[in-house]
Amino acid sequence: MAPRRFGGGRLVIASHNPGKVGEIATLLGPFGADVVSAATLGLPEPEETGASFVENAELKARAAARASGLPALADDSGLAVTALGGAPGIYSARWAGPGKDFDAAMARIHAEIGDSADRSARFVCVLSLAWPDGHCDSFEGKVEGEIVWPPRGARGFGYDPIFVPVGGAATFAEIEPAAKHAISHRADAFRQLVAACFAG
Ligand SMILES: O=c1nc[nH]c2c1ncn2[C@H]1C[C@H](O)[C@@H](COP(=O)(O)OP(=O)(O)OP(=O)(O)O)O1
Ligand SMILES: [Mg+2]
Repeated sequence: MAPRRFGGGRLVIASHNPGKVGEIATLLGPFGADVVSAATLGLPEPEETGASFVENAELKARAAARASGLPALADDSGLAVTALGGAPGIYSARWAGPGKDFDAAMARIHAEIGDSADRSARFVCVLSLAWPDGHCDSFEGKVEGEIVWPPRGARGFGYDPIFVPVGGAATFAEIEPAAKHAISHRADAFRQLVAACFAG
């Protein structure tokens, strides 16, 4: 099915992660959307029962669009570490537990990589734009990099302090937000979303 165009008006950001909501609001800035977050609308946080990033992004976007009667943009993302067979992947949020303890989750990644020579990893992001009738368009972005230890930097969120993108020396938590937006998995997916659903 052809992608459906968003022509303006209210748009729900179907995420309960303030780090993501801030980044998505920044990326949406130039497109004149009147954004409101799922948390602001009091929408429930659906259980992420999907087996892939795209399944989880679509279930979050569809649940918010149905509940609000508005188009809704969801993000399912995570860090895939090569030496761990792609883990934590779709379980990236769950590795931090209900207390969102990313210091512990980063330490677990460091411990499980051990002395493996391969420190490569990628951040993956699927953005899904869903409509109240169930129509949904999805776009996947990624950024390649490597895991460093110890964690460095105070910007960003989640696993940013241990991720250095290919060609860089600083972690995603050390660079300016604009520098992260120039290369991130989320910005990559967003460029595809814009080309298909916003431009023209
Ligand atoms: O740019 C990023 N920089 C650092 N860490 C990141 C990034 N992008 C995703 N991540 C990690 C942390 C996040 O918690 C998990 C996504 O899990 P994910 O289920 O998609 O999001 P979530 O549960 O935090 O919020 P929600 O589902 O309400 O959108 O991957
Ligand atoms: Mg989640």
